[in-house]
Amino acid sequence: MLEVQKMSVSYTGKQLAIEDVSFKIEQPGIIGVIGPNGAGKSTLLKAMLNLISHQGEMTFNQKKLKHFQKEIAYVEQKSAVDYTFPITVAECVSLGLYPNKRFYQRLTKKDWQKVTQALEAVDMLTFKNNQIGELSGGQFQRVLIARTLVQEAQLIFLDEPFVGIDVVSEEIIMELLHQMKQQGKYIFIVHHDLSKVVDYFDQLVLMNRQLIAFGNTEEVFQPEILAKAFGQQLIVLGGV
Ligand SMILES: Nc1ncnc2c1ncn2[C@@H]1O[C@H](COP(=O)(O)OP(=O)(O)OP(=O)(O)O)[C@@H](O)[C@H]1O
Repeated sequence: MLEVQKMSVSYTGKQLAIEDVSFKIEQPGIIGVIGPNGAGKSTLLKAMLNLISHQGEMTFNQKKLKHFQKEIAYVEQKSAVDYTFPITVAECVSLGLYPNKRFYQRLTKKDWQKVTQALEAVDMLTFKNNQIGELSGGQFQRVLIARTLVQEAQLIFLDEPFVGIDVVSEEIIMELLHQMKQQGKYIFIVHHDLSKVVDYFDQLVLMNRQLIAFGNTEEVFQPEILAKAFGQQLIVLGGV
């Protein structure tokens, strides 16, 4: 069970970017974090992972974060990733192995087999020796998902993974995430495209600075509940 308790963040020391967000995920699944622009979705993820200063905490099976840090894989927003870093696709995926290694340990043949399998799973093996800078947005996102595969993490956090990527990449990634869920993983996705929400997510965290609603997708994804978070923006989206 994963629990977020009273999570609050203030970047400026005055106004809160997120305020007192609490929810409890009882079982593995794919959880969507949705809300309007600036609602604090990315901030919530970063606070949960202790990447920014915050109040409140996330626990997993009643354990504090420092005791399950190795179980976490995080793919930040694409805009925050340095594409120009000189590294091949296979090397990029292999970085996912390091949370479970000591820094001086070399990768073994078995490790490289894991990298190969992960690249196969996202249909990117033929690109293994390419530089990451040569990939399309969708291909790069598939490589980042392969990196989380080799990490064998229990908790996976993806911030807007489908922004600016092609339909095929999105389908490949979603299919893989479903397999990961079947293996008992908890997958958190910050997502803004409301048209896919019902297909993609088991549960929703709906927020607008504060938590507006949390629960199964069919319960939360209701016009009157969404309107509490999106207000006028929902009218523009047209009859969700
Ligand atoms: N590093 C920062 N310093 C100061 N303010 C920040 C910082 N990062 C985010 N904010 C502010 O915190 C609020 C929440 O931002 P956040 O990026 O978490 O929202 P979001 O829901 O992920 O938005 P979007 O859908 O537009 O990506 C916004 O008002 C934003 O301007």
